[in-house]
Amino acid sequence: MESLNNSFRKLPQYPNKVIQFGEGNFLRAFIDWQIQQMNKQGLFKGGVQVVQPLPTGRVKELDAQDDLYTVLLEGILDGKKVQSHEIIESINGTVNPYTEYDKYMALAEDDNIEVIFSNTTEAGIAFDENDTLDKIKQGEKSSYPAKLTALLYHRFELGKKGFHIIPCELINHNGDALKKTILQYADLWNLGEDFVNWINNDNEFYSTLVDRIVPGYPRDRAKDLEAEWGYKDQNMVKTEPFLIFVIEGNKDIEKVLPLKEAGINLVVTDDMQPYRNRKVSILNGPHTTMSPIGRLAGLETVGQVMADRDFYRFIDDEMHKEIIPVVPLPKDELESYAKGIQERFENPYVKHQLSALALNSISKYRARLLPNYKRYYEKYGKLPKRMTLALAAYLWIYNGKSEFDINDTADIVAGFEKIKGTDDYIHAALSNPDFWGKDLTKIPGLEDLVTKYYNEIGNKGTRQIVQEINAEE
Ligand SMILES: NC(=O)c1ccc[n+]([C@@H]2O[C@H](COP(=O)([O-])OP(=O)(O)OC[C@H]3O[C@@H](n4cnc5c(N)ncnc54)[C@H](O)[C@@H]3O)[C@@H](O)[C@H]2O)c1
Ligand SMILES: O=P(O)(O)OC[C@@H](O)[C@@H](O)[C@H](O)[C@H](O)CO
Repeated sequence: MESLNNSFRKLPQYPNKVIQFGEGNFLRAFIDWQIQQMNKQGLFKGGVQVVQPLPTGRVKELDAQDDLYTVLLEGILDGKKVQSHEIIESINGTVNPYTEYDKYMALAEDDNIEVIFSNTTEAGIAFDENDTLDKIKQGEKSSYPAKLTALLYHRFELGKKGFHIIPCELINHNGDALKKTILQYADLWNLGEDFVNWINNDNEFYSTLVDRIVPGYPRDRAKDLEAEWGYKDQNMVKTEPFLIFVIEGNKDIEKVLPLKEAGINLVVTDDMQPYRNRKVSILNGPHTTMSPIGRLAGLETVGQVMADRDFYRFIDDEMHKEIIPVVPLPKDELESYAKGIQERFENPYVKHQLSALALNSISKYRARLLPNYKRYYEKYGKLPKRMTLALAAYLWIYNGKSEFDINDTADIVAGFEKIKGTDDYIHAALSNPDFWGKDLTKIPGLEDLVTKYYNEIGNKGTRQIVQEINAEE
């Protein structure tokens, strides 16, 4: 069987219009998939040059297939089953900036290129004072913003127009963060006031919120899929059909990227914060609750939680009784988003591991549940039981009471090591502002309820507690 190659292309090879930092699963199933939808309808007529942000990566594998790969859409959308696949032809070529410096700089010289996308994970938008222009030229390791600054500086020196710069990293105000880091490099490297003015006036930075669950390479079924499709594809990527792309900034971006016209769920707004709050509260919040409670009851995936009568009810109640009433957004919008989330959690084609959700649990609890916990207490003068049980379950796991590994940042792990196994463990954990941003024992009744649930986890297990909470209201 032959691998994907140029003979599989059906669309014309369009000129480069986009630079994309990152060759990961998410961008290929999100940005490049959307560009394919525009190109198929003759709305964009542009291709992508993919820049590999780290010295090691997947651009060689992409090139081995002439940059073609398959996106597999599987899930339920608006109550209907979706199962389809498509060869994505959006990528024109790739650049490894560590070994192809001149080719990388040539991207700055291309007048057709208007847009820069990136997703370099939450760790990617970073400043390193040891980065220099010379190191980048020599192919030494440097941060993504350092490499981008080098590219922008070359473009500026050529007297060319700037770009629309649209980062997709899942950090709040990602556009502002990227711009700030570029300006830090401009200062560190003494690139001059004119360059700073060009960054500020000739380039448009956008903040975004991206949402699509992309499990990636379908390892368990890849061979069968290849046999069915009649070609080999080491870069296939599986995604759910749902997506939302929220861009904060100038509406003109809709003309540059006619995504709406292509039927894509794009929202251009002057304030993306409500969309972020909605997603973090209703999608990531219940993920953060179900992970410890479900795992302690022997469940392994989000799908299993949703298929389990006790746990489905518990998560449904958390969404509708503890979260939605306190998120400061219109209730009907939240309810309709929550309906979609349940469909997405129940996706029979996605096996989303509860253990994968557990990475960096403490900061996730703090960012995804605690704000609504506080709002709930302020609004009702009582404690949200389901979120409290999740907190007790995390304390149980972080005290080494389960067989689960702790995957958290070094400072959190060290903080728990100091108090693990002590008589005062629960109080010490809850009162440490390094974990939660504040002393949680100051919330009246919280310590008592966490202690009650913590002890019950040992005595009767999370399933029985879940059943009891379900029966209460
Ligand atoms: N997969 C999903 O369902 C999903 C959904 C929404 C958002 N996200 C987020 O998107 C990001 C990427 O996910 P993915 O599934 O594409 O992962 P992936 O492992 O397939 O790709 C990761 C990409 O990030 C780059 N990268 C990693 N660390 C970096 C660093 N320190 N500096 C610069 N670049 C770096 C890699 O080179 C690669 O291009 C993650 O942060 C994830 O939280 C993922
Ligand atoms: O990727 P994480 O570990 O930050 O969070 C786990 C999930 O909540 C997350 O991946 C969602 O599935 C994703 O944010 C959907 O867009």
